[in-house]
Amino acid sequence: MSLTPSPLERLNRARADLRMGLPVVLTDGASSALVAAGETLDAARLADLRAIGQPVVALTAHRAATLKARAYDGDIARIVLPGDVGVAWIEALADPADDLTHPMKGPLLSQRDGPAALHRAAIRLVKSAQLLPAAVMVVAPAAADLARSHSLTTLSAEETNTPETRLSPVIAARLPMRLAGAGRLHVFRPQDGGTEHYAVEVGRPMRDAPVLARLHSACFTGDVLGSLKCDCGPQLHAALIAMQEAGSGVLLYLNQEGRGIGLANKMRAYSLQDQGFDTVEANHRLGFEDDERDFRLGAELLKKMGFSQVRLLTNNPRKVAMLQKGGIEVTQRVPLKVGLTDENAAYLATKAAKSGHLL
Ligand SMILES: Nc1nc2c(ncn2[C@@H]2O[C@H](COP(=O)(O)OP(=O)(O)OP(=O)(O)O)[C@@H](O)[C@H]2O)c(=O)[nH]1
Ligand SMILES: [Zn+2]
Repeated sequence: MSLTPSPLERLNRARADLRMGLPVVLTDGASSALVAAGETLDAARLADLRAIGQPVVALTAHRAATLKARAYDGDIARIVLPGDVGVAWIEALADPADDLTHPMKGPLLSQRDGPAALHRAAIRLVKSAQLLPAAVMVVAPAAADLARSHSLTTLSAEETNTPETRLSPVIAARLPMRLAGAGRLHVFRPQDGGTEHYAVEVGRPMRDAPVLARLHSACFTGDVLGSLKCDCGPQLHAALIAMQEAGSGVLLYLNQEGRGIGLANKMRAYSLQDQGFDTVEANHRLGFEDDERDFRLGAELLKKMGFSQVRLLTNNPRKVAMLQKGGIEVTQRVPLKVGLTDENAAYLATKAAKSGHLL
């Protein structure tokens, strides 16, 4: 029946539940688990989870390496929750903010036996909710029944894989811009009800010739506040100016703040950078990959707007590769080198050395 939530709707519901601190249930046919995000779980719910079974905290191998915990499952570690610790202990496991001032007391006991598929799915889910990648889990046959009796959102492990986003146009309206002149702003809404993304059309770009294009990931600090720690603000402005000079262009403004980890986690990364870690190390200490963006979005949006060929303003070869893979022909890569400051020189050098950006 159409009133039954679809897997995509349950996925987005699960993200909201975890952000509120409400556990969800993951199943994979063989077993089921109650899952809560380490960052939002409160003491009462932790006590309830303990009453059902032995909790473990799933972490990524990146975070486990910082904590010197064994990751027997390759990309995932399962840390057995000691009986005498509370939510503050879980928070310290999840959040590296105090790693240097208050190193965790070990040793941490990693679970070795049993499958880790549900734990891997749980990490995928909390990451996609833009929470720290740490999930408190109790694997128990009772989980499925508890989901029914307590109206908890249930997902299969398979359903935690974010499908290619389908975007629907919501509205477009005329927008005159100081740097780019006449244009139109289009708003697109993903089918799963998640964050909206925008496309700025400068002038009247033709659909049958390569368009000057930019895929810009949101950077509140750089784009809005003029932060000197990155080059995003100057890149945004330079792209708009280049489009006006070229007569037309299209700028996709993708709401993938912090290379997909969200503003809260990006600020956690900034706080680690103030302790001396570079941009990539900071992401890893938090448990993330250095880039968590889903670049399938860009190709989908361009196609939706009728573009098939672009001259792409970027220094990031991954953006070129992902667009080509998504069916958009990149006829030319146009470098976008602006905004170098004393504050961001090391950041840009790290991106070149570790993330393949072209200097
Ligand atoms: N996690 C994290 N994200 C950052 C940091 N500094 C900037 N960002 C984010 O990095 C992204 C930069 O996006 P873009 O400028 O579109 O991408 P890029 O990969 O640098 O590629 P080009 O600018 O096209 O060459 C934005 O989402 C910023 O919010 C940081 O230190 N840590
Ligand atoms: Zn930035």
